[in-house]
Amino acid sequence: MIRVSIVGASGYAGAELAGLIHKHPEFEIAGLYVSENSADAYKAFSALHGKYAYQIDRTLIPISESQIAKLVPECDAIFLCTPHEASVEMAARIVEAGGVVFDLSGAYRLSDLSVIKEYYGFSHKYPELLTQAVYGLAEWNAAEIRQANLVAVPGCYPTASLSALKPLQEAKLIDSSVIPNINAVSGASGAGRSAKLSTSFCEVSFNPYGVLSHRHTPEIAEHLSNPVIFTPHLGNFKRGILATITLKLNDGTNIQQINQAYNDAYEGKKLVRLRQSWPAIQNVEGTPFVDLHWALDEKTGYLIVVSAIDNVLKGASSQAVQCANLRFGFDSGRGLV
Ligand SMILES: NC(=O)C1=CN([C@@H]2O[C@H](COP(=O)(O)OP(=O)(O)OC[C@H]3O[C@@H](n4cnc5c(N)ncnc54)[C@H](OP(=O)(O)O)[C@@H]3O)[C@@H](O)[C@H]2O)C=CC1
Ligand SMILES: CC(=O)N[C@@H](CCC(=O)OP(=O)(O)O)C(=O)O
Repeated sequence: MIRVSIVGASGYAGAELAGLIHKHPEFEIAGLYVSENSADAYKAFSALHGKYAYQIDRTLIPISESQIAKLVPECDAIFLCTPHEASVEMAARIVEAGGVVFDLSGAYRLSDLSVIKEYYGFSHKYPELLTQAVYGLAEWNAAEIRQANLVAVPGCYPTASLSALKPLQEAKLIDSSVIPNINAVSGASGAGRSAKLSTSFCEVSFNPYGVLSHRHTPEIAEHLSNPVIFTPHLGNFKRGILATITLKLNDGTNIQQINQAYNDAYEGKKLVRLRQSWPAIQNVEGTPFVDLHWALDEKTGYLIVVSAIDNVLKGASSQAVQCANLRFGFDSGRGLV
């Protein structure tokens, strides 16, 4: 069995990941961790996440960033389900100690230091490690993930957006003179478990946020190699992302070329479902799938693509498991489907 530790296991992504690892036929939990001064230190994991009662009998152990390397000899891999700045430091220490790390935060997803400073608000301390990190978009970077010691698991909106756009970009069908426009809505779990006014029950409505300034704009653009306009919305539901993407295709592109691009990109990729009807959050909630469907307006040459995922699963934890599957020599979907 591959033994894994999860740091940030009290949070939404970490808890879901613990559930996936618990059920996985090849992996087992070595330890579940929270921060040094966590209010949840030494609590039972299942006392916080009751759906795992009598399933995962573990205590949440506090660990400091400076002590993180001591986990390396105790397990085969460490998942960081922690805030960005905490991940910057911990991932560096784990790699330095010879460990394998899957970071679910945004700490190692971008390559340009000035863009990181602009969108994340801090100066990245380990630029050389940024060049070693592999972007864990599992359907696209499998060969690199298999060799990586640091995998930067993509953000939730970028997973939904890139899954929809990359087949068209690879097939060179996108008219580069018109910037693709992504409108996406996420359930409130995307903002994490800790109490915040903006995600409290009476405040959550259905509204745009981070307009023209969200950190996922440069993440999508970098890994698509094309600029995008991205507008996230907070929805009044718990989980799931629906992204509606409008883009202009090169003149003369027909529906057969588009269908071919998606079929070529995702043939044999079980976790991407090319649907015959419009995706809906209820069809992906609680699943590791990306659902895609598209329609071409032949009059204008514009294409609408809709993508749906569960933000905590394909947008975080289950994609992290896909990456770990690849890294340790298993099929990408092992233990997930
Ligand atoms: N929720 C989602 O849909 C997605 C989340 N992500 C990313 O995954 C990561 C986790 O997100 P999410 O689960 O939503 O966040 P939560 O706020 O729900 O959980 C964060 C976890 O990190 C722990 N933590 C905080 N600071 C530290 C630290 N310095 N050292 C160790 N543990 C720490 C927290 O526990 P405590 O503070 O008690 O120590 C908690 O367990 C984030 O980087 C997020 O951006 C990515 C994609 C989607
Ligand atoms: C609804 C909501 O607030 N969603 C989060 C995205 C969560 C995610 O994917 O996160 P990271 O890039 O931080 O890992 C946000 O917009 O910040």
